[in-house]
Amino acid sequence: MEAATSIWCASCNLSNQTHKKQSYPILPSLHKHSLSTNLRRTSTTLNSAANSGSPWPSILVSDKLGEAGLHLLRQFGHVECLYNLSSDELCSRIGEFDALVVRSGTRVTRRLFEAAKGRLKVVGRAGVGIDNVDRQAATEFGCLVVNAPTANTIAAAEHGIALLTAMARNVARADASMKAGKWERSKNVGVSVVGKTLAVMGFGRVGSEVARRGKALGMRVIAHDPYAPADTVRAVGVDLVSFDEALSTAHFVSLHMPLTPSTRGLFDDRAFAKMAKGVRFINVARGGLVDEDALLRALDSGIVAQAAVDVLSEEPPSGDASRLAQHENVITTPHLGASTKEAQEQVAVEIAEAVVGALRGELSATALNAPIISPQVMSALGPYVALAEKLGRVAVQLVAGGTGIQSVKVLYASPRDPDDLDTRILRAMITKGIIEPISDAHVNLVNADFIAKQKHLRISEEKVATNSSVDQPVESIQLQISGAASRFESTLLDNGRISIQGSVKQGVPHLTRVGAFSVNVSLEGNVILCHQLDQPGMIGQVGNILGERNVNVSYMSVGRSGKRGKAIMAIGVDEEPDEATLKEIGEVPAIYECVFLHL
Ligand SMILES: NC(=O)c1ccc[n+]([C@@H]2O[C@H](COP(=O)([O-])OP(=O)(O)OC[C@H]3O[C@@H](n4cnc5c(N)ncnc54)[C@H](O)[C@@H]3O)[C@@H](O)[C@H]2O)c1
Ligand SMILES: O=C(O)[C@H](O)COP(=O)(O)O
Repeated sequence: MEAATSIWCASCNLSNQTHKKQSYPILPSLHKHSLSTNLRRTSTTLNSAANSGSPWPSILVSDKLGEAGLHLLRQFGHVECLYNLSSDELCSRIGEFDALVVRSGTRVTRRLFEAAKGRLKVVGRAGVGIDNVDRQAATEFGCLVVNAPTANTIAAAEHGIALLTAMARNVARADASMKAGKWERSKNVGVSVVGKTLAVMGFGRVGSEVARRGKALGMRVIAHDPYAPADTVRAVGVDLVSFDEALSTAHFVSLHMPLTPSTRGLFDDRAFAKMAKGVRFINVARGGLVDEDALLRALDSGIVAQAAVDVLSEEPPSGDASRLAQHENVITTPHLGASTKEAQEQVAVEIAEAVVGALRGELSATALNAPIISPQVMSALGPYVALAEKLGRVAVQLVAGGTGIQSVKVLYASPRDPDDLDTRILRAMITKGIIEPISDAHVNLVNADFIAKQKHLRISEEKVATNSSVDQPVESIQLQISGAASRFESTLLDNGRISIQGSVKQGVPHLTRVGAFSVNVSLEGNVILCHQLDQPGMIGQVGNILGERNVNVSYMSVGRSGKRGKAIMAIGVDEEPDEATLKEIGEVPAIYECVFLHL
């Protein structure tokens, strides 16, 4: 079987109807890679990908990446490392690349996606924080964003603790004074951490590791995180408290939450006013969480005795140095939280695997703007992916007036419990089938829902229980289109909706129902549908017309309401018949209507 369907072809970014695949595709897919290849771990299949004869993707690495990650990327594509590019320089080059790998140093903006002109398929963030990537723009442009969220957790937690203890014992100031040839003991008396309260603000990966280390230092640890399950926090021996309680009771406040619109500037004058006088403040999360002027005021007023800061709102700070870095009670590091040799090698490998996987058509476990669909689900639904897109393509061609479809109801007949049937990829493919033939949009799993909304296409879904074998996750998919006139009235149900239904038979998508008529048409190539009276000679008459015009018939199938009743004839054709041929078929006595469909 040749399936010409893909949610996202990494080699040509979706204009993929001409591709011939050995098997069905998954999310982004490169030519010639079968599903079984796609589902294997990336690292074990890099060489085969590189040697497959597929055009090599171009990958731009714009922030320093560990050698092990670069090595993996180079086995898969052409890699260029261009560090410290200005935004203009990056925009001028980005159109040459299929993938971009960044750390926190590169701003991945809407302008960048516009400049990429649809070529960029994946942005890999070698690290966790993605506040430097415009995810909404990425989604709109159908570009997958992946990160490497776990590999630098310990490094960041260790750096947080390093800053906390170094600050408490004035290590940096004492060292600077030694280097200046001084011997200042009484000036550098510190504070002990044992028995002190540490408030961990954000109890995620880094926050929980900081909490564990704080406890090991003999600290009482409390945490504030509105989204953390209380029992998970309690299991680490940490009390979950409110924002105000955390700030008012802590001797040390350490930030570990992401920078989002709701956390930006959260630590402002009001927050510092809630803190106990003499608090020590640590930020290894993001500079934008803190109103830096407010922190300076809190330092000057003595509310904050000391601050230790790895991250700034502007990195690197403009001017000679940030005012924070200059403050005598502040120690700073230049965003070093993730910068250990070990973490950087692991991050680089993790992101290289994710980027290569995305370019090869695998679903990434760290996708940030696409649904995570497990390989098991993908494997089970694979044959229906092609069916879903074909049904969408048929449906849009049946609507009269070329206006497209506004409202479609999808009915999945399935023996599975509705909760066990994950239809997101099928919905995306139906969207693709409906939208791509009538627009210049490229639809994939990343942007399907966004594009549907943008095009005012409403898709509602219903799962209908059946008794068939549970080995087959979907027995049939039916599309019902309301509020549209049909080019082929036989597709209309009594409720006035255009209705088509399909199934997968021996791995091949089939059209099995048109309106109230059962048919059995393999959804490949092109098809002419005729609505006619069921009487002898119909097949011959239509066949003759096509033969005279040198249009080759690949198959014929007739579904009828009853003997000598009304019938639907589906005729598969290798060539597209011209208007005159279709008109002649339509004029055959006893043919009520006919329509030509590209599949
Ligand atoms: N300095 C560095 O080099 C470095 C290295 C790694 C991570 N980071 C940063 O550290 C932060 C945490 O990373 P992570 O991997 O632990 O992320 P994470 O997603 O595992 O944890 C973040 C936690 O913050 C919580 N949170 C969200 N909004 C909150 C709010 N308003 N108040 C309190 N908690 C809130 C979330 O529920 C989550 O549990 C991120 O900002 C990340 O960018 C910095
Ligand atoms: O979010 C992260 O992963 C850290 O801030 C690390 O950023 P970096 O990759 O620029 O060191």
